[in-house]
Amino acid sequence: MQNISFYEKFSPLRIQVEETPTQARKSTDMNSTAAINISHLGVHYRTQKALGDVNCIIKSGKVTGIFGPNGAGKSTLMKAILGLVPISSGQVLYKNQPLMQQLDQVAYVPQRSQIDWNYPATVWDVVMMGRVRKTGWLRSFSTVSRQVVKEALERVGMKELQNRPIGELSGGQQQRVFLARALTQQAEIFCFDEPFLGIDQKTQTIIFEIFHELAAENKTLLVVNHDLGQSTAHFDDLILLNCELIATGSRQEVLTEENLHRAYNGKVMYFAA
Ligand SMILES: Nc1ncnc2c1ncn2[C@@H]1O[C@H](COP(=O)(O)OP(=O)(O)OP(=O)(O)O)[C@@H](O)[C@H]1O
Repeated sequence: MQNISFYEKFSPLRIQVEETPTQARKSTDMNSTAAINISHLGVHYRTQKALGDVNCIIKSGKVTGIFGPNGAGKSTLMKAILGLVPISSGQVLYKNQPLMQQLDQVAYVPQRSQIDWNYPATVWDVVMMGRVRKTGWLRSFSTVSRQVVKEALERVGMKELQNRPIGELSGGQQQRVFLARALTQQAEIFCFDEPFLGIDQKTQTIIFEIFHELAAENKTLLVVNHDLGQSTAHFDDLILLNCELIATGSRQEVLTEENLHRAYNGKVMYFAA
């Protein structure tokens, strides 16, 4: 058990961070290797610097969280890695080749707020869309694809709701559907932007279980998360940002008083309990 408590200047908060059960952590350092190498990455929006000179590695076989305060550049870092925003400097390599040339290896789930939930599609349709890259739009979906979709829906506990319009689901259910869609892509790299925002505890538990199963399969998981609370314990490695890289490494290495003070401009204080 690791006890960490945080005191926020405007909203006093004491948090006990518990280690996840050992059985949920099948990933080991033995099979973890640097999958993604980020060097000197910078992003500007017009003249405003959003990120400057970020250098870090993201390992396979680990669940890596991108943390930092509002506006720290967390989503920007993920989008820059995926080529969704132009970078002003640096490069992103996956297995020593530009990741941009290997985007077929990536499954990306954007923030829920960026998705049009009025789109007239059922849960099944949305998850099947994950297969398009493998099968193409014009080809009818194969028996294999249908089986992959069925298994993904079962894995996230959404099989019973497969015929429901996506817009009629709760936030947590929608997030699970998008996780299922990502699973059907059978990718090597999984990127999630704020998957835990406004979802129920059951969904959070399911998502973290699947994250750790994927890590145990030596997949690479990158997750933007703004909640510096109990869920932090589910991450193996962290990237802590505040418009620049504050710290990166294992959760224990990154969550120090000095790093948190620098990242949150003194608005979060850290006490080892
Ligand atoms: N498309 C854009 N055009 C201009 N500025 C942007 C754009 N997207 C983000 N920014 C700015 O870049 C900075 C980083 O934004 P980003 O969304 O990456 O931060 P974040 O850490 O993900 O924040 P949050 O936790 O609030 O989602 C912010 O100052 C933001 O206003």
